[in-house]
Amino acid sequence: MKLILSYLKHYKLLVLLNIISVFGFALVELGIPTIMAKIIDNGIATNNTTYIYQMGIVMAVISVVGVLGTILLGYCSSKISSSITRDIRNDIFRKVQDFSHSEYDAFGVSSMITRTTNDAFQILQFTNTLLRTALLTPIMFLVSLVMIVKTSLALSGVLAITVPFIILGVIVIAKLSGPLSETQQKRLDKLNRISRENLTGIRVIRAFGNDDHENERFAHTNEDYAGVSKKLHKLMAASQPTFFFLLNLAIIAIFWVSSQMINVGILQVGELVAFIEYLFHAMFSIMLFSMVFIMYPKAQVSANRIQELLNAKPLIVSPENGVKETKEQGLVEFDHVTFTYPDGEEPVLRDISFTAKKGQTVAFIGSTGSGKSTLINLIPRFYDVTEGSIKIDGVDVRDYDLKILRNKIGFIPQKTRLFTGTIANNIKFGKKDATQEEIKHSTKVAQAYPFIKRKPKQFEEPISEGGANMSGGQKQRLSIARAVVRKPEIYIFDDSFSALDFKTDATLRAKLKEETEESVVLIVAQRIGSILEADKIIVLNEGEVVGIGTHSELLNTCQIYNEIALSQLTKEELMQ
Ligand SMILES: Nc1ncnc2c1ncn2[C@@H]1O[C@H](COP(=O)(O)OP(=O)(O)OP(=O)(O)O)[C@@H](O)[C@H]1O
Repeated sequence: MKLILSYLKHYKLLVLLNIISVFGFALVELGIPTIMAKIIDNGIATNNTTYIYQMGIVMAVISVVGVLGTILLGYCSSKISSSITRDIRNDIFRKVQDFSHSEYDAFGVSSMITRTTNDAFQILQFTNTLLRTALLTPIMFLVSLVMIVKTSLALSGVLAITVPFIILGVIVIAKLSGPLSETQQKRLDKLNRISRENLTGIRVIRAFGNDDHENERFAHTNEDYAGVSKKLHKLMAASQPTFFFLLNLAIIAIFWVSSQMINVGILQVGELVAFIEYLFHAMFSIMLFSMVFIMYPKAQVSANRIQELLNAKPLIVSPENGVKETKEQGLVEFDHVTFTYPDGEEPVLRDISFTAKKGQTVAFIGSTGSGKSTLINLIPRFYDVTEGSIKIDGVDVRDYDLKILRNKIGFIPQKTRLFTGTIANNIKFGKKDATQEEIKHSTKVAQAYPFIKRKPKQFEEPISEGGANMSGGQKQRLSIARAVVRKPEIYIFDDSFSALDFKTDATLRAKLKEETEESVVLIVAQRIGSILEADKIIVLNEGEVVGIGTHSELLNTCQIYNEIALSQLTKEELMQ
């Protein structure tokens, strides 16, 4: 409720209109039975046609007001509920943009998608019902109650017996549906996670012939979700017939009592008609209001999940008055850096120190899992160091304005990611205002130009979701061009040449060398051939630096480097 109220605040005028329209609607619903009773008892019973005409006109006017009220109510409630849901989705999206990698790891991408879509939809449905009924039904119920008692105190006893049963039923349903809704949303998270994993990994699944196993896994999770949804719907389905059963019982009891009252002349037929109408309104109000209660636990679960996301404090934030300018340019320093992942127990990097200067290429090599990617992820602050510090141009990365820090870096990640759009759009991702000439130049450096030229639409060639219509090597070259176009102070290549053939790899490195003379270049590599000419090679083993030097120095001083080199190069290549 807190979440909804905090968003409702922005639509005060519409909420006011909503309240006014509620009164319009209530006026009709409650005014018409009284007029009808008067027409029957004073008009029809006494054959007074003038009275019937007069009251007919009053009834018509009230009906018009009611219709207008109903239309306005529908308009306001739909507009408010869809607007606040849109705001919630926007806020979630903005928040998620600020998340560091730790929050992504903690929430999980699928759960964040479910929260933005399904949970937000639950809020939309609940708010709509709330705005339509929450105010209207108590008014209708109270006024109906007064009219019922006023019409016939004796008949009101029937209502006094029935209402507690209905209220009890509503409470039971609300209590039962809460935990079921929570389980339902969690299972939907799981279902989305499996769908996402399957759809993105379809090639691997097919290649390994795991289709049946995956189908079974999906069917099982789907069954779990359907199971809990069925339980929830059964509960809801049982509530309506039970309510109508109670209402019919009450009406039978009223007819039985009222027929005797009419016989002895203490009740008129018109009063009976009005009484039943009011009774119907009173009971119907309870039923409508009960919908709010029944929907509440489900909306509460969704609101909590959304609030949890909105309240999450990103571990990595831009400091207030972060550094925007530096005197020096082109210096990266690691000073006794130790790092443990937020959910990890052991450090994956221990006491790492080195420097990299403008014009230098520093490469990182080591067995898989030795911490190479982790190390370079600390530079743009995807994670913060646990101990020690990383300085760029003499300033601790944690003291920079985050945007300024990241603007200094051209990052080419291990897993290349292209976005739906065109080749040009994807390169402009590195520099929004890049000219056609700059785009062309960057693709020439990245060795992407030859294949782009062969595409029918060249730079306007569409890129499908995740870059599925590009080969692995083409994707790598485009993501290198995306970094080159911004002419960054620091290039970070995380195993970014792995999908290139040897010839392209060599030409690209030669071109890059010319391009990066004024920058620091950091390269994570698996292939020793890609880093032979690096000014400094840092050998990592189980998170520790076990060697620093040039290729020829390390061959003599670092056994691990020697082993890697021997496993990849011939003796002749090694001697060159
Ligand atoms: N998000 C994460 N949360 C927890 N542990 C992680 C995370 N990412 C990586 N690790 C762990 O940190 C260690 C170093 O991983 P990292 O990816 O840095 O190695 P790497 O040297 O780049 O490996 P590769 O050459 O295979 O890419 C590994 O043991 C890995 O399991």
